Amino acid sequence: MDGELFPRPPAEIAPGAVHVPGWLDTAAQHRLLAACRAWARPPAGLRTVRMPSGGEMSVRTVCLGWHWFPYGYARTVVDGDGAPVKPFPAWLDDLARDAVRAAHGTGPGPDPYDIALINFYDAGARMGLHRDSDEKSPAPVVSLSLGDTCVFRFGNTRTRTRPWTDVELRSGDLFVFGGPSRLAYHGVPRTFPGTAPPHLGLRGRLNITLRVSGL
Ligand SMILES: O=C(O)CCC(=O)C(=O)O
Ligand SMILES: [Fe+2]
Repeated sequence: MDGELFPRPPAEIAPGAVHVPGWLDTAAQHRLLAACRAWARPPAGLRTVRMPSGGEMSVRTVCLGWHWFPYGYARTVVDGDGAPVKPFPAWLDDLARDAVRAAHGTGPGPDPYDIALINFYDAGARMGLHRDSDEKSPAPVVSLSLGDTCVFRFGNTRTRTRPWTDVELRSGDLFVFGGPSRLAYHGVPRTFPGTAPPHLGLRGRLNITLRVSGL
């Protein structure tokens, strides 16, 4: 939270959905960004996801551990270059567990975190309201943000419509949603291009979600 006039305290946005501003310090953001750059390289690198409707997602995505495609998980990039998905490193499981403890005060269950979805948002990219429902485990989803600030819209479990809460996610912020909010609709209606901290050297926004597959 360096340099902020008003500190942003952690906030429970909905039951089990907690925003922890500035959770990753500068060094941790640099380490995670360097890892994302390596993961984005082919094979099984950053790709554009084509939806069954024929449209393309505006974010570009790379997966670790399990490859997400609409709508399921595979061990190879079945809708891309066909390469085996990159492994999910143990340090990301440690990071996810620390994140859940920071947000909820208690750790997640014993099953290891084994999926990372890394989304890259350029200036025009956004993500419509959806649920993360292709996992079989109820373990909380851990979301980490790097680069440009965005509006993260966190809704309810019943409908894609209001009520929802708009939260500003900035570089280094953590958001964890589990428990009664695990299957809440959420999305990113916009980012704010040019707001990434200059020291990071990232143009755009990266979001990393860590999940337990239960597969
Ligand atoms: O970019 C974000 O903050 C959210 C990403 C997301 O909802 C997802 O990857 O399922
Ligand atoms: Fe999501």
